[in-house]
Amino acid sequence: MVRLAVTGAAGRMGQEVLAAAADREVEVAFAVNRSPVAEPIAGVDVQPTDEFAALLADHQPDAVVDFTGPDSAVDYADACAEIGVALVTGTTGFDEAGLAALKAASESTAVLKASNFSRGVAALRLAVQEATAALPDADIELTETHHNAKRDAPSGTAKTLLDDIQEVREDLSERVHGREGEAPRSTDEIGVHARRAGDIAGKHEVLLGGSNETLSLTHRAGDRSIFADGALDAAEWLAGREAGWYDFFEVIEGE
Ligand SMILES: NC(=O)C1=CN([C@@H]2O[C@H](COP(=O)(O)OP(=O)(O)OC[C@H]3O[C@@H](n4cnc5c(N)ncnc54)[C@H](OP(=O)(O)O)[C@@H]3O)[C@@H](O)[C@H]2O)C=CC1
Ligand SMILES: O=C(O)C1=N[C@H](C(=O)O)C[C@H](O)C1
Repeated sequence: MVRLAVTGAAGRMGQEVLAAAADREVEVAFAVNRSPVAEPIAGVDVQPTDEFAALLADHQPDAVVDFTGPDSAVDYADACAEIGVALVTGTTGFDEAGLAALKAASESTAVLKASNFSRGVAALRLAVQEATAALPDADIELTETHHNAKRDAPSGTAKTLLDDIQEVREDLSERVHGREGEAPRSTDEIGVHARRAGDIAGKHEVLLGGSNETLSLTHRAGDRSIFADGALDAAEWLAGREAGWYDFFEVIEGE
């Protein structure tokens, strides 16, 4: 049985991961949270984040599952790299320095980063790549919609989809975030729109517009269990692997 540690345990995703771990009988060696947590979550006592490095050394879990923020994710990655514990991170909103730090950690331990652990989004990515190649003249607009507490915009998934699109359509060099006033569309842009409302778990739509036809590819997350399940699948797959940089497609293809 794989033994995991969970960071951000009291966050929306941390709680979901602990609930999913209890459902599938994954052992949680320890869990941490920045703010104090009085009651156990899904039967797991939650320790202060300050104790993460010491807990990691004491418990030596097979992998850490992290959904927190970009700065803390880098700190957790450094601690994992220090003693060779695998890291699965779903955290989004990294800047270039943060990404570089995660990649540096992957030289010493196995790191799997995914902006979205839903299998539906993995399928959406493939569909978007195909549609983009099949409609080389289409105007492309991406819209993502999330709950009102999301910190980063556009979403990590949106950025991943934009990278996928730009890999196929090198002519689409400009990401235009919203439009206002006199803002005619040029042929080299991808429009990017981020909406925040209520408790929406996550929706991503890629719209490809041509002459007399449009194609819309949309993924809607019903709830966060899909992300937690995908992250636990990734942690089970990653445990015991050598140092390196891994992605969620490798988990799906490896099944
Ligand atoms: N890849 C995927 O499939 C998914 C990725 N995400 C991403 O996961 C991340 C977390 O999302 P969500 O659970 O909704 O966010 P929440 O705000 O609900 O939870 C964030 C958690 O991280 C902790 N945290 C935040 N900043 C720090 C810090 N500097 N040091 C230590 N702990 C910190 C918070 O602690 P405290 O309780 O003290 O505030 C909290 O426990 C986001 O980046 C989000 O985009 C979300 C869903 C799916
Ligand atoms: O913050 C969220 O909630 C989500 N974040 C991820 C992202 O930024 O893409 C994944 C999912 O859409 C939910």
